[in-house]
Amino acid sequence: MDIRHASHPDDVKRYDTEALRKHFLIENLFEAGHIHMTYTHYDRLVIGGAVPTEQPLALEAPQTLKTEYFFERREAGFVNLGGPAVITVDGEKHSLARLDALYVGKGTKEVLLASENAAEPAKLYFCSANAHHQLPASKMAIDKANPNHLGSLETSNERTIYQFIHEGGLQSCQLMLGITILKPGSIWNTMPAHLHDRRMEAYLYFDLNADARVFHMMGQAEETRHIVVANEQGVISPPWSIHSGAGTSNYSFIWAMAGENYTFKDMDIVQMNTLK
Ligand SMILES: O=C[C@H](O)[C@@H](O)CC(=O)C(=O)O
Ligand SMILES: [Zn+2]
Repeated sequence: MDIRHASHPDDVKRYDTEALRKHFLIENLFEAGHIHMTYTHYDRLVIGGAVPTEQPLALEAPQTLKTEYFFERREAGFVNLGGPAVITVDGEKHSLARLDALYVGKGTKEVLLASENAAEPAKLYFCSANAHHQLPASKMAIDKANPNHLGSLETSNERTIYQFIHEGGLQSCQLMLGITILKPGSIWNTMPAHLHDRRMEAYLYFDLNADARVFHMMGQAEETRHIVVANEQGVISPPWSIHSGAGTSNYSFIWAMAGENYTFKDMDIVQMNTLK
């Protein structure tokens, strides 16, 4: 288990490129036949990737959790980025096509992650937060997710935000999760930037070609930094940090949040003259 501690913004000001990447970038989530997980102390979010091949992969509690099973005191949202997936939740099978999402709640004893066809493996991204209430496992296909059309080609940020796990969608205790897809020719997400000190956020950038990169913007508004991110890499966004990005092409990303409130629209917009 890769463990990331929380960093104070006064310290992060002095981080060089290597330190920024070590603390906030998640480089290797997807490896055939394995589950990789990163545990961040920001709201104790677990960020994971699983690529099942011939055998299903069981999602078990790593030592770090010191619980009997993964979902003893947790909930999670899964999104499939690969070939057809089957997630078995305490014996109940859920089929996920690419970009479908599944919520799995507290109390679930056994979660098996499988590919329908090993030649076309599923690629499951997941985020898990602490949970104190049991809620049923529930799937949402991307065409059932609430689409929010934002931005414009003139400002290079035309995109659609699909909300899966949120107040008006799949129910959870504190986790919110969705996918944002940029239109060709648009490269900016979340500009003007925003803050929500109440909640941390995790991004997973995907649908980038091998040579494409996203310059992920982070830091306090008056003290910004960037991390260069490649395809299928994740970024941990502390609650005090802006989270925005500009790509060398269009791209998509999965965002997930955990923390104090459960209100997607609660964002403090950063005025452009504040950004430095
Ligand atoms: O708090 C919300 C998150 O930052 C994302 O939903 C933002 C986003 O997908 C976008 O602007 O493209
Ligand atoms: Zn945000």
